[in-house]
Amino acid sequence: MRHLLRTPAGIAGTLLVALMVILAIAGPLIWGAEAERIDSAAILQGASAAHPLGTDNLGRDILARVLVGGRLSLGLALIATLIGAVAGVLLGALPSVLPRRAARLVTGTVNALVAFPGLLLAMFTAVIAGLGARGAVLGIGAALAPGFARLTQTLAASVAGADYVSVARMLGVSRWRVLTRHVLPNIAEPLILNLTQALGGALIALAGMSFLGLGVQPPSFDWGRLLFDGFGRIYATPAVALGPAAAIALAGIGFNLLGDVLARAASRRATPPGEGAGRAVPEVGELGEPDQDAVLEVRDLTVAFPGGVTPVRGLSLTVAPGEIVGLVGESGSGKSLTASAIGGLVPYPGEVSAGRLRLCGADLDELPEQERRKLLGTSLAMVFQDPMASLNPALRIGGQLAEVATVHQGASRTEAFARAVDRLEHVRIPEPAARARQHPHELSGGMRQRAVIAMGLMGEPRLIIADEPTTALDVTVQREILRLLREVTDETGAATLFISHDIAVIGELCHRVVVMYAGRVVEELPVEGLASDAAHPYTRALVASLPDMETDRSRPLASIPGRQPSPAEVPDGCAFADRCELASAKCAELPPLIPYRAGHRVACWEAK
Ligand SMILES: Nc1ncnc2c1ncn2[C@@H]1O[C@H](COP(=O)(O)OP(=O)(O)OP(=O)(O)O)[C@@H](O)[C@H]1O
Repeated sequence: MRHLLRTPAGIAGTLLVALMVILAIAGPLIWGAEAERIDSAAILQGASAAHPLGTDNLGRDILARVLVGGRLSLGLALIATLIGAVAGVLLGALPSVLPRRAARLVTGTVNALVAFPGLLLAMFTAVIAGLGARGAVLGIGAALAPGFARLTQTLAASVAGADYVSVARMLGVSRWRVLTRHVLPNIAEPLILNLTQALGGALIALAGMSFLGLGVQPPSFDWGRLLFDGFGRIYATPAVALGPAAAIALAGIGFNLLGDVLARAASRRATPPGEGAGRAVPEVGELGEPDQDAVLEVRDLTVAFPGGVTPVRGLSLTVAPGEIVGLVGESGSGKSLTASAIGGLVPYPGEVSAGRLRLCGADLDELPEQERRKLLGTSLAMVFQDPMASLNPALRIGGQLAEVATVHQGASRTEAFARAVDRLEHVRIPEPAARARQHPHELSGGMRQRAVIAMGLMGEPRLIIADEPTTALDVTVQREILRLLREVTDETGAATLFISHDIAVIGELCHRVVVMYAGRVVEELPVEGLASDAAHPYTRALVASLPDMETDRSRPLASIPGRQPSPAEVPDGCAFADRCELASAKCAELPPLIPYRAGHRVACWEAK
């Protein structure tokens, strides 16, 4: 945030807004009398030493009037923006609480209003509400409301898809409570940031209304009114119109620049690892020296959301070159968020903190933004469960793959396309040149997933993170994708972090297994030991739930009674204790992850 405010745009925005605020407070106190002083000897003068912006038809000093008019301009813009924001947020939030039909009606109305030209809406409302400042303010508020409503709907929809909202709904929490407790608090920040930009827009629009004669009426005056009064003389004495015009432009630019910088700071805060407030960086001594050989080294990674929801809690993980590490755990244990945190993709308003987050020997937290992006773009390949979500449906496959090479490697379009075809061939897509010219929907699910893997191979990935890459595919295609991942790892020497809730797949593909439960690693062991050496009761229960050749198929599969605590209710001690047969009083204390055997660590007081 501070870094962004120190950019030229940040400095200019902050200075201009500060200047406008000071002007609004102090202007009328200092220049109020001067702005009203009638001088019949100095009527309609141009710029001079005594009156740098000239005088009006009553001989009043226009510079003083510009300095005084700022208060009304800014004040009215602020009121109009607040009206627009409150009306818009209410309108945008209504569909979340109304029955389906009424919600559709509100959404349709918002869509229609968004499509309606803002200035017309403002003028229409202003004419109905009556000429003058009140009408103009209501008009601009009405014009701003649909934009806020649409933003609220979009933000609310993005939060509505979150698991915690689904859970709240499933548990029968009322719609109103879901809205006020889960949705609105999570979208408040971007809405507030949008206010700053909207304020700049309102200021210019209000000036426009006054200029059209629909806004502030004499004897009151704002910048728009001063521009209106001076406009007729623009050819004879340009300063009289240029002064108020410059004030309007500077204020508009200032608020827009500051709003833009604040919005960028907020989106960055939500994504890159480790920039969050309250970041607890442990002492270097506690972390030990960085592992120079590791492709990925994560120490004490925590991902938290507002409301005390902490789905990942102090997770540590190391992946060596060429190694395939399986991250396993039941749904909601924090696997995907761990992957997102490594890739800098944790959604807003998640906060990521890590004692150490190193990729290919570079500290991601300490790299400048551009280098961090480049490192992630070229050295890390992400493969998600739904390949359709990773591919832009509007672009051809070849073009999407080529983007990586043009953006990060500076390749020409032809070179990049040729490389894309080569990579598609590498992942055994038949007729790669023809496929490269097709859109994602023209490919089968398995082929799309291959294309996503090929996209990861456009750079020179040292680490592939595959998050449930086969869950959406049928069994035969699953096997092909797993084989491909293994081949890619062998051929490129890249390491793979393979995320799955399916311990059977992990057992087949991986060299090492990391077991997660309620946001923490509870066990880490070589895959060969999974069946016989697992020491944590949770890992053993996962293994026991697998059918094998001797399983009596007529009996239900073993399952683990109870359920994992939600990320907002994880106990201080061992989170598995209330499902564990071996639990003792000692389990009220958190068991540390400690060496058990060679290459094997476990977090359980009862592991013997
Ligand atoms: N944006 C969010 N805001 C709040 N909580 C979230 C958010 N995203 C995920 N969570 C919560 O974090 C927990 C862990 O989510 P994550 O997706 O990492 O689990 P997972 O182990 O990958 O599960 P799955 O196998 O179902 O994908 C879940 O309980 C989820 O509800």
